[in-house]
Amino acid sequence: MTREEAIKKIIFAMDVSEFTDVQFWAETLSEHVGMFKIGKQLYTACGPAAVRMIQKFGGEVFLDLKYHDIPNTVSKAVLEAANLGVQLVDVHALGGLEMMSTTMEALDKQFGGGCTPRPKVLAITVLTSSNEETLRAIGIDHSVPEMVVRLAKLAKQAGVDGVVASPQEVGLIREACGDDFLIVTPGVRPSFAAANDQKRIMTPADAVKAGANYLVIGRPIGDAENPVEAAKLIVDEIVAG
Ligand SMILES: O=c1ccn([C@@H]2O[C@H](COP(=O)(O)O)[C@@H](O)[C@H]2O)c(=O)[nH]1
Repeated sequence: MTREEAIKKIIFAMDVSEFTDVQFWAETLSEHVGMFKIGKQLYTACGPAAVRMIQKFGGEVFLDLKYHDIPNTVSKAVLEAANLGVQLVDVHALGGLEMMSTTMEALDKQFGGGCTPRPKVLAITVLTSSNEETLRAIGIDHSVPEMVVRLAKLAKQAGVDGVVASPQEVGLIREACGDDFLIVTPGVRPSFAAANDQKRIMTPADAVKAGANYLVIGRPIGDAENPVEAAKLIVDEIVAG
């Protein structure tokens, strides 16, 4: 894999609150990552202005708000995300088949003409900070891999473009959902970084080897003493792997 291909696979999780930080990261990392992820923290603090700031610097955006609500509410929220011109947006697969299929139908209706590309929709399976104990505590008696595959298949049935899962489950998802299904993996930890609150982790090189389309990486870059150097080291690890 070339350095350019490795860079395109990295989505930087811009987990910040200050609007001035958005410009800083968009400028600083524009040549070192392929996309920027805006999650609940940044969107709650700065709203659509954060999306526009990244776009102003030519960056692509994954709007990671993990919508989980009744079908009408989620489908309308995803249409608003699409109106912002983001490349990726996500919903919780636990919201169910009707929630996901209503959303995909609404998107297809709005973007049916095909003039503007619609964002790809991802479904969250089991959060990478969860393990079997977490699932048991909320009344789910299946193993993590079983739940991930079950939710991935449900998402595919609903017409969703792909899933968010740990790199540890990429092989099983590929087997169940095929090569055209997008797999985006947080829970990625390069050799130099701490796991933090992530429970199902893998290195960037192993995640790519397993077949992940994108790797979401936040703190190993954002909290590093030299973030550009950290991003370059991650690219090195992927290329060497
Ligand atoms: O299962 C999931 C889904 C989303 N995330 C998000 O990814 C980043 C990971 O950040 P790190 O600092 O690299 O741990 C973060 O924004 C999460 O909200 C996830 O970790 N796991």
